[in-house]
Amino acid sequence: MTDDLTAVAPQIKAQILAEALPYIRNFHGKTIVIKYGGNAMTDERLKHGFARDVILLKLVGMNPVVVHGGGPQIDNALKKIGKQGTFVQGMRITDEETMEVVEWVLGGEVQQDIVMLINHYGGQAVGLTGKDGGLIRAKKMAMPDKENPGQFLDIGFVGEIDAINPAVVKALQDDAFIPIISPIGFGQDGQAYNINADVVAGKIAEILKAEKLIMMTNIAGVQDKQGNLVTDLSAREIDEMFADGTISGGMLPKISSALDAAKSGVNTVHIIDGRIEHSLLLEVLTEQAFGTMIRSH
Ligand SMILES: Nc1ncnc2c1ncn2[C@@H]1O[C@H](COP(=O)(O)OP(=O)(O)O)[C@@H](O)[C@H]1O
Ligand SMILES: CC(=O)N[C@@H](CCC(=O)OP(=O)(O)O)C(=O)O
Repeated sequence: MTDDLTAVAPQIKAQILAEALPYIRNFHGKTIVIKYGGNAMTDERLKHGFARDVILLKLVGMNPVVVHGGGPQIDNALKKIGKQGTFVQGMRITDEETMEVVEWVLGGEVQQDIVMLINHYGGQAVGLTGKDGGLIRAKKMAMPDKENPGQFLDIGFVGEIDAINPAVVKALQDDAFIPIISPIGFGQDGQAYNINADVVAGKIAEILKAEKLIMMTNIAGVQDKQGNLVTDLSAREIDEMFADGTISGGMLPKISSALDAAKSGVNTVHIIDGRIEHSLLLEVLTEQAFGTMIRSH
């Protein structure tokens, strides 16, 4: 029995490697934007696996660009100063003190943690916020008030993207570096803005004309009203799920950004479970379909 298994295992390994070949060929030189959600980076072992997966994609000739989140990490830091995170339609209400914490946690702690891990495994990661190289110009978000149509809510220093200047990202890519981007923008008023990481990932994917946008989160994918996984979502189905409240909280900006990216020419957009070890490699290099694919029509 043991002999049979040891004979089979190498064949399976070889089969998986052979299966990756067409994907490596098709995606060679292509940009893959990976949104690495704060909820997907809570387990140490998974974090190490993620760093190695990103390096592997780079080594086989793709251009991975990581946009990271850090919602739970910001919540933890806020708790330490006796503050509670509050969200409206998936966006954190960001007063001045919260903005300081956001900058420190995202641009410092979380970003540097990812950079260090990738570099530890032999990659060359470079951390950027949206301020670096004028990457993300932002302005104060006008959040429509659902209770009072036509009016807007003031949610503080939350930004919406005004413009992206991808020059710094392109220069890094050409030089074999892996950009790790924190979702912080700068305003013409000199103010830093907190931007939802899904929104940044979607827009960066669009501007870089990425082949793929992969959003790694802490759930198997988008669920329908009954809680079943939906493997494929069209724009019409998304409208319906928004209208009947099936999609809520952090899934709102994620799906909107995913759909915008798909409509703007990003070839494939996936929401996948970052809690599965090597989910990134499985998504890019194998036939295995999992999570939810977002379609533009
Ligand atoms: N229809 C839905 N299907 C799946 N998850 C949903 C849905 N509606 C809301 N959610 C919530 O969205 C969460 C993912 O968004 P979020 O917490 O912002 O993740 P991330 O930190 O990865 O961006 C899920 O864990 C789930 O609680
Ligand atoms: C405006 C806004 O909500 N910004 C987010 C930025 C981080 C983020 O998006 O992190 P996840 O991807 O882990 O959710 C926040 O403050 O939590």
